[in-house]
This record gives sequence, C-alpha cells and structure tokens, in this order.
Amino acid sequence: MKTYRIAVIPGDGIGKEVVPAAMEVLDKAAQLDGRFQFEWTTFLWGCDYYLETGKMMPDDGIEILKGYDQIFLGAVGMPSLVPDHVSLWGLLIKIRRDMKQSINVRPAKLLQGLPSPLRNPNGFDFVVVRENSEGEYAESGGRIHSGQDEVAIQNAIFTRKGTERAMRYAFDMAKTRRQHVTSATKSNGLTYSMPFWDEVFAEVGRDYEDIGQVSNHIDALAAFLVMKPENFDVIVASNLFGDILTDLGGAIMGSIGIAPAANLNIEREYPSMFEPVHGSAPDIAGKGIANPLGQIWTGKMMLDFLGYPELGAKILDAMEATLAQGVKTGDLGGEATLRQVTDAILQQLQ
Ligand SMILES: NC(=O)C1=CN([C@@H]2O[C@H](COP(=O)(O)OP(=O)(O)OC[C@H]3O[C@@H](n4cnc5c(N)ncnc54)[C@H](O)[C@@H]3O)[C@@H](O)[C@H]2O)C=CC1
Ligand SMILES: CC(=O)C(=O)O
Ligand SMILES: [K+]
Ligand SMILES: [Mn+2]
Repeated sequence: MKTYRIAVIPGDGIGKEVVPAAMEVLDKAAQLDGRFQFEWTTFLWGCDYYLETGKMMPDDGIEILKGYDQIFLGAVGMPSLVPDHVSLWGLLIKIRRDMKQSINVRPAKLLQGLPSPLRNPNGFDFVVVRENSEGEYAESGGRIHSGQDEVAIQNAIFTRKGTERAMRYAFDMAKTRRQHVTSATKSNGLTYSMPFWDEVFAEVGRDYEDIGQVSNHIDALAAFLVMKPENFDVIVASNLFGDILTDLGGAIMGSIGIAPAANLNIEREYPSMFEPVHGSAPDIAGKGIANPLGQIWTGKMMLDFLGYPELGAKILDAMEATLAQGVKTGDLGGEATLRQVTDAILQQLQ
C-alpha cells in the first residue's frame, strides 16, 4: 500500500480545530479507498511557538518540510499578540516562497444544499488562479523618517516569468473546464504593473486561440462576481487581487469558512501546501464552532493533486449531502458544532 507522508501545521486559532477534523475525513477516505494511507507528522509552529522562541518556525523548518510529500496547513495569525506581517511572513508566506508554490488555486461554486446569499447565483462555478510568488506581496520598500515626515514605500514586483506562468496555468486549466479565462487588471490606475500584466495576457492568449479571453478591471470584476457570477470560468489574478476575490468567492458560496485553496509547486520539485482561504478566526477560536468545510474541501484538493480525483469527488458529495441534511455551523446559519458537521460527513462517506 502506498503511504503519503504529510507535514501538518495546524497553526493558530481555528486552524487547530479544523485541521484535525479534516485529517479524520481524509483518513476515512483513504481507508475506504484501500490503495493508500496517510502518515501525518504534526508541527506545532505558529504564534505560540513565536511567543516562546521569537521565531514562527525553527531555522531548519523549510529543510524539514522538504522531506515530506505535501503540507497540510490550517491558518496563521494571532493579531492581538503578534503583528500579522511578522506571523504570516515568518511561516505561511515563507513556505509559499521558499517552496516555490507559485500558483494558488481557489475554486468557488454554488454547492447543493447551501443557499447562496446572492439572489441570482445561477449555478456559478469558477476557479481563481492567484499568482502566489510576487506581485503586491513583495518585501521591497521601506519606512523612513518619523512623525509628519514619515514615509512608507511598498513596491509591487511583477516579473515576466511569474506573470506568464500564472497565465499559462490559467489557460491550461480553462482547456479542462469551460474554455474561458478572465484576467483581473487595473491598468487604468496602476501605470506600470498592470499594462505589463495586460500585455503578457494578450501574448500568452495568442497561444490559446480556442479559449475565450477577456480582461476586466478588478473593481468591475468584483461587482460582476456579485451580479453575474455564472459568467466566469477561470479568473487569473495577481497576488493581492486574487486574495480579495477569493474571500468574495467564499462569501457568495455562503461563508469564507468553506472556501478551499491549494498552493502549488507546479514543477513538483518541492511539496505543495494545502490550506483554506480563511484565516485563524480569533473571534470564534477555541469554541468548537468553526466550520471545517473549507479545510475538508482543501483536503479534497490534496487528493486531486495526489491523483485520486474520484475519491476527492466523494468528499465533496459528502459535504453537499451534509449541507442538504441541514447540518451546518453558525456561519452558515445553522447550529451544529464542528464535531457534529465532521461526524455527519464521516457518516455520509461511509
Ligand atoms: N491563510 C492564512 O493563514 C490567513 C491568515 N489570516 C490571519 O488570520 C487572522 C484573522 O484574520 P481575519 O481578517 O479576521 O480573517 P478570518 O478569515 O480569520 O476571519 C474573518 C471572519 O470569518 C469568520 N470565519 C473564518 N473562517 C471561518 C470558519 N472556518 N468557520 C466559521 N467562521 C469563519 C471569522 O470568524 C471572522 O468573523 C489574522 O491574523 C490574519 O492575518 C487571514 C487570512 C488568511
Ligand atoms: C494572507 C491571506 O489572506 C491569504 O493568503 O489568503
Ligand atoms: K488558511
Ligand atoms: Mn486571504
């Protein structure tokens, strides 16, 4: 039997609750399938570790993680005790960068059994391909002077390599879906980066003549996702735009607590990292009421990436059946606990 060695980083807040729940579901799926098993190794890195050691993970953390097949992470952040830029750049974003996880795939679709807050959701089903290695999230800039003279500079970095890579990934994905790519731009406001982004989109698009292609400014695109979400198939977006659009994707499904994500090393040279869209949700952490569906769906994306899409589909079916039964956490308007939702999904899988 094949064994997948997975590094588990529950992280902070509700990460510590939703990750074990998703591991139960993945173990159950593996057991029912019978071809493979998971061997989980948990690393208690995150803000508690930082408060003890002054670091978010040990100095050799990246080397340790390279020894695993994939990484399964919950969320990072304890903003009351550790500044967010310190905690996220010390763990989550460090792993994305050092492991060259250059593409962040974030689907959103209308789920059966879960009414969308939109009046006309029209069966929307789209995937955001978020550039995950550069863009607006760049450690380039600085702060100088103080008081009234204080200046902060944050540079955005767009390379041809990184931009083209994200766009080719989006077009290749569209070939397997509904043959359409929308590029999220803002070339009316950003005078260098986004005209460059648009040029690369047009250039790459020429290699994909059969795929529909259109550019939308990010402001209009955000509005279209609310008014006409069914018009979108694959959306390719820069790091920041993709970040924002995918919380919106979660919201129109019903809650950001169900939105999944995969940080992919597309060359498969290093582990990829599977981690949902939502954060550590300090407002509800430790109460056993967090929605585990985002983490579970993220686990389904890990199964897809490992080569078990039929099994992944069964997990999504079990999630939808559980929603249809009315077993929902508070963020979806229900009263079920995390434990009850997880048990219902395990039952449905069986
Ligand atoms: N990928 C990551 O690890 C991310 C980490 N963060 C960090 O998380 C911390 C909190 O950030 P926020 O901006 O509040 O975003 P958040 O995603 O943690 O929470 C936003 C709202 O959604 C709710 N929510 C999120 N996930 C939920 C779930 N599974 N079930 C039920 N409700 C859920 C929360 O209770 C909160 O009201 C910060 O430290 C932030 O930097 C934020 C986003 C992503
Ligand atoms: C940090 C964050 O919000 C994200 O990567 O989605
Ligand atoms: K997360
Ligand atoms: Mn985000």
